[in-house]
Amino acid sequence: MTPARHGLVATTAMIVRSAPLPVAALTLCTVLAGFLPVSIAWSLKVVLDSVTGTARSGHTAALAAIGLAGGGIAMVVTREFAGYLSNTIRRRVRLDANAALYRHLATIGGIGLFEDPGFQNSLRMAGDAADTAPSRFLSSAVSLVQGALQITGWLVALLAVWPPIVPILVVALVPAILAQRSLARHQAGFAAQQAPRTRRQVGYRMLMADPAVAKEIRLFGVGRFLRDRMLGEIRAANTQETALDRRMMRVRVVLGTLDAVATVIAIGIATRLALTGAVSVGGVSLFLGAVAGLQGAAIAVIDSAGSGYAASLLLRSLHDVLARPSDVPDGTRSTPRLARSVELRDVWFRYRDDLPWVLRGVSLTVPAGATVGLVGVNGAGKSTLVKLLCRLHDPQHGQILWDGVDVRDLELSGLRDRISAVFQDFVRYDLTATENIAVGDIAALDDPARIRRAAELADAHTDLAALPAGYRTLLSRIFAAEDGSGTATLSGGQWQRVALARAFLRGSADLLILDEPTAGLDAEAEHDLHVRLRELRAGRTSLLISHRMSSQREADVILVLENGTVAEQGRHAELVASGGAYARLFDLQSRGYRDAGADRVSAAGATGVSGAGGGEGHVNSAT
Ligand SMILES: Nc1ncnc2c1ncn2[C@@H]1O[C@H](COP(=O)(O)OP(=O)(O)OP(=O)(O)O)[C@@H](O)[C@H]1O
Repeated sequence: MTPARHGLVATTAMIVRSAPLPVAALTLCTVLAGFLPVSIAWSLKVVLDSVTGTARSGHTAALAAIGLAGGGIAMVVTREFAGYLSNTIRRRVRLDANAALYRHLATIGGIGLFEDPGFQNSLRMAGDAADTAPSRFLSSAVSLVQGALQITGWLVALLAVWPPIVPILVVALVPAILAQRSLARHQAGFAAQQAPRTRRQVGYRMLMADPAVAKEIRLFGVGRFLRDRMLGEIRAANTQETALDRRMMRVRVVLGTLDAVATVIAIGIATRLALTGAVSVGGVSLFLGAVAGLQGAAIAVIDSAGSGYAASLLLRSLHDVLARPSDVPDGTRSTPRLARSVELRDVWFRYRDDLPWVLRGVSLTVPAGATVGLVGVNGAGKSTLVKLLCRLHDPQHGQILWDGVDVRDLELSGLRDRISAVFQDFVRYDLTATENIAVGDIAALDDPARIRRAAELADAHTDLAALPAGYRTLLSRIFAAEDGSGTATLSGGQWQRVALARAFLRGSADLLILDEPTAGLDAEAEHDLHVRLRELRAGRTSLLISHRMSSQREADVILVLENGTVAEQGRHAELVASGGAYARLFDLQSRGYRDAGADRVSAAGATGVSGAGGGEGHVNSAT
């Protein structure tokens, strides 16, 4: 089956599944609406022939007139009921299509697909398709079937009145069908081309409206640059849209002209038939009605075939996304409590085949219950390693073993239940303070005591309790009331504590990953937090990534990542003594503190202030 046909079948199935009864009723209405115009025209013919023909009959005329009126009423009722049914189906399908899309996205276990621009485009089109395409497809299908039935009815009627007109009209329809098909292809191609452009345009628009970006835009004066980029995208889209409009206009003018010519010919023929008496008055009325009706139905069929085709192409992106397998296939085994170790064995990873390797044969062990520090220069691959541990990506070569079991064999949800993490780029959700913490374990949403305990551990409680609505305060302006009441803006460090509370909420997690957890904290808060982390990590397995070497001193083992491999490992004192990369980095950092300390001492000497030198003491004790 071709992808397009597969899309049609899948979409039809989706529509029928979403609203079986309304679809059945709509089918009935569609069939009725297909035959009603012809039967009304036929009733009119009978009325006219009954009052003007040779065999005049008031009784037949009255019966036909009743049929005419009944047909008219039935047409109005059918049309309105069909409209109601279509809207009902549209609403249900939109809900179901979105549910299917987002349910499927949740089955994609990794983040690689989300980082792929091609997938982002498909996703954008699939989102649009889920909202609008099934209903467009449905209304096209309804008009198509209705139009086809009407065409059949009118052709039968014309055959009864004057058969030679039938082949003439059929031939006249062929160019119109071909032209409309080509237009539909262009429309669908246009939609595909626009997707990346719209994505960029929305991206620039969001940047310019984002309060977090507003300060840099103003300070660096890049508003115009971003605006020009956005307007450039709109201009390019406009140019393409205008070209498409022109093409459509040309085709429609030609089709309209053909239509007018066919009407003139039909009127000429009808006049001649009436004058020669070959056809009755009722026959002429039916003939003219049939020609006009046939043209209307043909245009409806051609238009709906075109828009149905365009909708089916758009729907293909939805079905493509729905058919995408997870980049990180789920395993089947449950994840036991970590008893021995998490081990990386000769792990190689790169983000794409055309990008350099980030990890080149990393082998390391995180023993259960141990605190492991991970250090390395910017871009060394520390966060990448964290993503692999959480199975957000799978390595191209090598294995990650959880108590000796390859994590690829473990059920993803079970594995992730055993891991808690503060990512370097943690998320600031546009939700309340409670909800922001509950993200760590959504089951705790209605358990204020647990939320508070996690906040206390992260030293966030005092700040959150003091917010205008306490923990119920919305940490967002997006969903806020117009006057902004009940909302608050947290500082960077306060957000970091919220992210920590989120991680601490998962008290049962075996492996705690902290990727630069204190980067935004002040010195005192950082110190307090490290003391608390030490207590928290006791007995638990943890991996701590931090550029502050002093925070790594307590680690049971420190791993130094360099050039994609573990270059050194050992305890802090051993690594400092070995004089390798760790010692060099540590020395550089200590020198910074020593210099700052010396500056403060000399400044204190100059001004007579005493008691400075916290940084120096810190480094001395470290060394
Ligand atoms: N999603 C991605 N797609 C492609 N390349 C990526 C992606 N994320 C990271 N990289 C690249 O992988 C390399 C390692 O990045 P990673 O974030 O793991 O480093 P890091 O050691 O955590 O750095 P830092 O100390 O700056 O946080 C970098 O060269 C980076 O450009």
